[in-house]
Amino acid sequence: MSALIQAQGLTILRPGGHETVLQDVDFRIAPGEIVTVVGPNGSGKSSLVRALLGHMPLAAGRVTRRAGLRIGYVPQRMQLDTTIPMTVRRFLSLPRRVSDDMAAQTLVRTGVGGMQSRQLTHLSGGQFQRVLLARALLHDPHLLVLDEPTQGLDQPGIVAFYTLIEDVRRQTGAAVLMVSHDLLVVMRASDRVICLNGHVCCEGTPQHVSTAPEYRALFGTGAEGTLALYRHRHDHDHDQGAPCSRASSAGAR
Ligand SMILES: Nc1ncnc2c1ncn2[C@@H]1O[C@H](COP(=O)(O)OP(=O)(O)OP(=O)(O)O)[C@@H](O)[C@H]1O
Repeated sequence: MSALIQAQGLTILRPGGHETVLQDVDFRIAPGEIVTVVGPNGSGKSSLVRALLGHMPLAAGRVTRRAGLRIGYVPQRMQLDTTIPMTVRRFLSLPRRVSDDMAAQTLVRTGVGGMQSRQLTHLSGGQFQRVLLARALLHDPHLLVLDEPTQGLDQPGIVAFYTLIEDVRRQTGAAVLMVSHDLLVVMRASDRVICLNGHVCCEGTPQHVSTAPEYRALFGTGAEGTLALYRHRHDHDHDQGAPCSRASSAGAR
């Protein structure tokens, strides 16, 4: 199947043009895939995403986006001007107006139904992320791009958010490109993981990447925990509603 976005030989330089941020990176994402980019701080994850979206000048290489591709983007950071009141409803109509019905339905879908009249500044971190996701979903994207969407959320909030992303993928068939530091839950949600550190260190299924020496060299002993959780098999029954005691719910399948 043809890729939604394909990139070849991407090279990006820091402003000034002397230091390399990304060197010779190839990338592709197919319809319906969940691809997660992991890597240490400053490894070029956000730069890769911005280059794929066409928001970053390339020193070399090229990016091809499928004709008519609709992308829903949840940025890494969004500065809210606390001096300007803004309701959730109004925010959802920026930059393109959507109907009240559509706004209400999409908020329900992302687990923040009925919050139209709330001020953005009065939302919790988890609620705000869900509103950002709702906004990204409004125009029926083929591809959702999420740059560290769970920053600042606690562990249950992270798991709930990624479960929601999996539901969205199942319901809409949209592909998902995520940048994340949350290695424990990343391993569960992704079809493919790309480990980045200025270049692609390793890439493949979560199992393949979590055992790759390049990945372990970057993430050290933390990688062991990731692997253990990812391999958890749900081989026992629970009483209804009882929590799983053998492994974190982040890793349980
Ligand atoms: N606008 C900019 N001006 C100067 N340097 C930049 C700019 N944007 C990114 N960089 C540099 O490019 C490198 C990669 O940054 P990038 O934000 O892509 O990394 P990242 O992997 O997403 O990091 P983090 O995990 O900390 O968000 C960093 O060294 C950063 O300092």
